[in-house]
Amino acid sequence: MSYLTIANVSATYGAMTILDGIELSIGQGEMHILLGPSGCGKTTLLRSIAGLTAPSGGEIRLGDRRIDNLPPKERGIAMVFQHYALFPNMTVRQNLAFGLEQKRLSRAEVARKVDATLAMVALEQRADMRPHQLSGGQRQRVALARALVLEPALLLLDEPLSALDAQIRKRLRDELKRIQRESGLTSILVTHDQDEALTLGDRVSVMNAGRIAQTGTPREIYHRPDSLFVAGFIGDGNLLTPDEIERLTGIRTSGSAIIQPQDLRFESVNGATATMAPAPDGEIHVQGVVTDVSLSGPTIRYLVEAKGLTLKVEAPNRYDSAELSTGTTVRLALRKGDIHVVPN
Ligand SMILES: Nc1ncnc2c1ncn2[C@@H]1O[C@H](COP(=O)(O)OP(=O)(O)OP(=O)(O)O)[C@@H](O)[C@H]1O
Repeated sequence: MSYLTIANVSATYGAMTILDGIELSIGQGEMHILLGPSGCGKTTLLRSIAGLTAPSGGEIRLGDRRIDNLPPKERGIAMVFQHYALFPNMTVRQNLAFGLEQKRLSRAEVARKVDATLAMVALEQRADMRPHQLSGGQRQRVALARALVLEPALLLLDEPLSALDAQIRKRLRDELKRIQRESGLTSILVTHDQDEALTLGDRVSVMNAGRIAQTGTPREIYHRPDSLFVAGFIGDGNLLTPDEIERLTGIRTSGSAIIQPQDLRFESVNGATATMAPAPDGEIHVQGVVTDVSLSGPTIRYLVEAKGLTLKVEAPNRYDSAELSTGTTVRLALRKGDIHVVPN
């Protein structure tokens, strides 16, 4: 059942249409990701939900209330931005308590909620420090805690991790997922980082030029993109035209198709069989030559020239697996079922 319902929401700046009839339903407790290229309207949609931007049309409902005609304060929504806006002269504890004190809760109640939230974000040890004594990642956790402590009906996160360096970002991403699950808070997170979207999201909406191109689970978005835009934006797959697919595999498809790099397998190398497994039925074999090799953490990425096409191929980067050098002749194997035709 839909908890947040966005119906035909549009927004304009002057003569420019920024959001064009957005339709979106989000379930209670869901972590929903808005993903898309710069300028596609992600932040404008988030601000429209929060009440910081007035949509030019449409309706937004949260629970059983219509909220698009309410002032921001009455919507029960908390927002965390890319750059934490903490009070610099207050301690962590005071930063968290501030919003609760505004609501005129008793001192005991404020202390109880602040302590519980500090424990949730693992900052009990930092309660009496001021923001300048904390790392970037810790400060962003305080910003998150300050939103959580208010127990909002909806949490909006606008690129909350993008100002952090890669390592902290990854750690905080895992932590954010845990905190969101534990708190059960319905959340919408904006990002232009597809790894972040696919790791964090229960469902993901890919936006393009003020519209939602596709909404689905991370697996659906990754394996079954339903447009060339989503196929091109997500992952790093081999997106081929029908003519190219036919040249490569002998199969005629009804439209362009995507083949993921990890679905192409080295079947033989320099004429010698590379795998012990027998070739299953319905496998297609293609001869090619390795033209580029690069290591990418857990995978080795190859470019293989085959039938005049350059294919991306990915293999696990195991310590004991031999890395193929450029110029090596290989035979690639591919299952028919791994050629995914993109509908439009
Ligand atoms: N206050 C404003 N006045 C005029 N145009 C604006 C204003 N705010 C945003 N825009 C325009 O609206 C479009 C969408 O902006 P928005 O910030 O929603 O995009 P975004 O998808 O969040 O992008 P990014 O990932 O770069 O933050 C952009 O073309 C932007 O130039």
